[in-house]
Amino acid sequence: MAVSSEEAPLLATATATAHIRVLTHAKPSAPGGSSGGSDGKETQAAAKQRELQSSTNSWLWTLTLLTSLLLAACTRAAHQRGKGAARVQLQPQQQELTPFEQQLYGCRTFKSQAVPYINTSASLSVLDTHTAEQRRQAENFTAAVAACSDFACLRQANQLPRAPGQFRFPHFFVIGFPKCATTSIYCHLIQHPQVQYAKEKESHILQNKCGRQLANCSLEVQREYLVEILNLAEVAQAQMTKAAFDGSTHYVMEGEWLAQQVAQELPWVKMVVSLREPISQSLAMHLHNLSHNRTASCWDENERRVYACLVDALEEEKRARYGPKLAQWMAAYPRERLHILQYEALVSKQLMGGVLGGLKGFLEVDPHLPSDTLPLTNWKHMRGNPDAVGRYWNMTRTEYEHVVELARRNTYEVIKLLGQHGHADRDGKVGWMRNWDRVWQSNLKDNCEEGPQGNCKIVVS
Ligand SMILES: Nc1ncnc2c1ncn2[C@@H]1O[C@H](COP(=O)(O)OS(=O)(=O)O)[C@@H](OP(=O)(O)O)[C@H]1O
Repeated sequence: MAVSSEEAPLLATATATAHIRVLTHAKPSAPGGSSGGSDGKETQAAAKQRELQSSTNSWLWTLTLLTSLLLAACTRAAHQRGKGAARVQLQPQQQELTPFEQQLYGCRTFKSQAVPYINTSASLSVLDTHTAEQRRQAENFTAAVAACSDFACLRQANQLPRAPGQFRFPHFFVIGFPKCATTSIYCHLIQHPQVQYAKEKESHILQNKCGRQLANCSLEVQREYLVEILNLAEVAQAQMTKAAFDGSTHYVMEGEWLAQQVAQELPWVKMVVSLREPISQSLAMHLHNLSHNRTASCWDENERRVYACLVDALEEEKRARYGPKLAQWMAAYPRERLHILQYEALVSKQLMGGVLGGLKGFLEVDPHLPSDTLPLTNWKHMRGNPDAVGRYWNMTRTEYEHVVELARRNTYEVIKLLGQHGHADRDGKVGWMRNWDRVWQSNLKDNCEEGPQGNCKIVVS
């Protein structure tokens, strides 16, 4: 579930390298080579002309080579200065990319897409308008946070006054659910000038390395988490004008202990959760597992029938039965520090801009940057031929109606919580149910044959 990496395009140096390679092929062959004449003999005039042409070609070749190198150097310099087009066509080897560029590289929908250029120092411009007093505050706050490598130190430092545009460290987490567009959310946010990418999108360190006791987490692990993973040094370099975050999407499932403990150890952190229509989330997870050769006994490989797996997933609290886990986070985090997204609204063309704006407003960053569009990343269900596993899922109408019943029960649990904790008013709750109901109805109407045993080819939201 980490940001995927593929082979592909980058930097101007490669463009130059490619030029050089082409030119090398065009380089005139040595005198006496096969290009001379078909019988291997030359008249004196022909030999003279060939010599002249050869030296002209050599000059031209050298000139073109120098121009290419100069162009490459200029493009690189413009890139470093943060000038030039918003999107730079980058071409060379993946190993030449910076860690940030590697993440952006994995954020593309298609391999043919260019890696976007991001002006990583743009957030610093807020300092230009600071008063002398605010500048002093900004420096003090930065120095205090930068000196920390554990949670206790951060709790002290984060109490200091901040100048406008500065964020506490870390500022937020995207805690799940898996298969609910969390990678795309991550990719959208790291392109925001006020957001700091993490060295690992999903380190899951708090869950895996702290023995379920954040207060007793070793100082070494705390340092690794804050400095190596969340990039404290880069944030300090940006004078805390960037919001650092953790994108570990399994945290949501650890709510029973993690919610309270993060609230105690890092009490300022904001949480973001995304929820997808439960049947679709389960199917996407199932496809993910299949693609990693993890097959469950519930999966009927030959008949490609997934019904039994869906029943399990919709019953299980750590999977598509969101309510109990959500309740644990809601108990630990008031509305102002917990933001809940509905995947179907987030990925809808009409609603996407507003939903993203709401998320960025919650995170206190410019809601219009980097764009109003969520990229499509980490996608699986539309791959392969129309009959490939994951394009649709076979089950009878009766089976689908049963899993819809379970998903509807799960939805009521979620909606009740949204209302109780101030995340949705009446209209919000109705809208939430409508978006998921639409997925079920469209499958029943468009993808199922008539009658209880009629076959359905269920597609995900
Ligand atoms: N912009 C946009 N529009 C539509 N759908 C989108 C978008 N971004 C991500 N997705 C879908 O989200 C699924 C991947 O979710 P995650 O990144 O959270 O998965 S993971 O848990 O990190 O592996 C994955 O779903 P499946 O294709 O069903 O697997 C993606 O297709």
